[in-house]
Amino acid sequence: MVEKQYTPTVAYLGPETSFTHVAATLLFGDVGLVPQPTIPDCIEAVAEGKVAYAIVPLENALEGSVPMTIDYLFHGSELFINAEISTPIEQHLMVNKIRKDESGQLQSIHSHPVALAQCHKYLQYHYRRTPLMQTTSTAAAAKYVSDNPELNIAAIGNRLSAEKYGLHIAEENIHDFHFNHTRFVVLSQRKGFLDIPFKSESSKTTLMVKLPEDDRSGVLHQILSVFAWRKLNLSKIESRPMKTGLGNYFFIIDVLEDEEHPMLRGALEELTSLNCAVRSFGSYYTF
Ligand SMILES: O=C(O)C(=O)Cc1ccccc1
Repeated sequence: MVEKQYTPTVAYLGPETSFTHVAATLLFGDVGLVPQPTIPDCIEAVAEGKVAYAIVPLENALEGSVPMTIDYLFHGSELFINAEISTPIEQHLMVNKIRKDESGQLQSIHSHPVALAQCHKYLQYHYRRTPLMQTTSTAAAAKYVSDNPELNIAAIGNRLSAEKYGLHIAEENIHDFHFNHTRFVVLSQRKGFLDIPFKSESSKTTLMVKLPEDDRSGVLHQILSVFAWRKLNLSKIESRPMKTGLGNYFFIIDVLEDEEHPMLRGALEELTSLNCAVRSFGSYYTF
């Protein structure tokens, strides 16, 4: 009997050619990818078991965390991180091909809020008075410009989107800083490394740590020393609002170690005994 090959279904922030789509194809290939209109839709699709995985942008080198992902992943979801992939991001200004020789003022410029923010200085300098319109993704912006040739509008996005939606690149590489990478994470209902044919050297564990209620002095120092004396390397620590009142924060901590490592197991136990609430999003490879 020929064994049927299992193809996971993967929800991603679409439509096709979005940066998330590019990241998804690098990890999963072209098969089984299901575009979703928004980041919450991706997270809901995997939480409700409609797909095996979701892939969403988590953090950008220029703009920091993607708030929509943080909000849905850390507030209320029971999902785990199974892999991370980081890709370079290049932003281009694109217009409808039939308008490529027009010199008139653009009516509006459309893109994902993170992409608009990455090009903020460029837009401030060249398009100070042009309204900026937020879209659910850069590819959605490119599609919108393509679908509305009667409007003198532009989108910001990648070269693949310009090709796919038949747009002309009016200006290349308009992101404000050269080093522009984004971390995307693969999420599922199960803890564990993503089962793909290629492996990576470096594993990471993401923790959500809530401080003890009694708010005693020096508690942050205590938490950091839990990692420090065990020589556990942190690649990120970020405070985010608990959304329960001013001054209430939790911490997102990335540790460059596998959760099963005795040192990290010990660190998690010690944090609990310090009355911290700790939730692990699991260990995963970074690509
Ligand atoms: O809008 C997209 O194409 C996305 O995938 C989200 C995003 C936006 C800007 C930088 C990286 C990811």
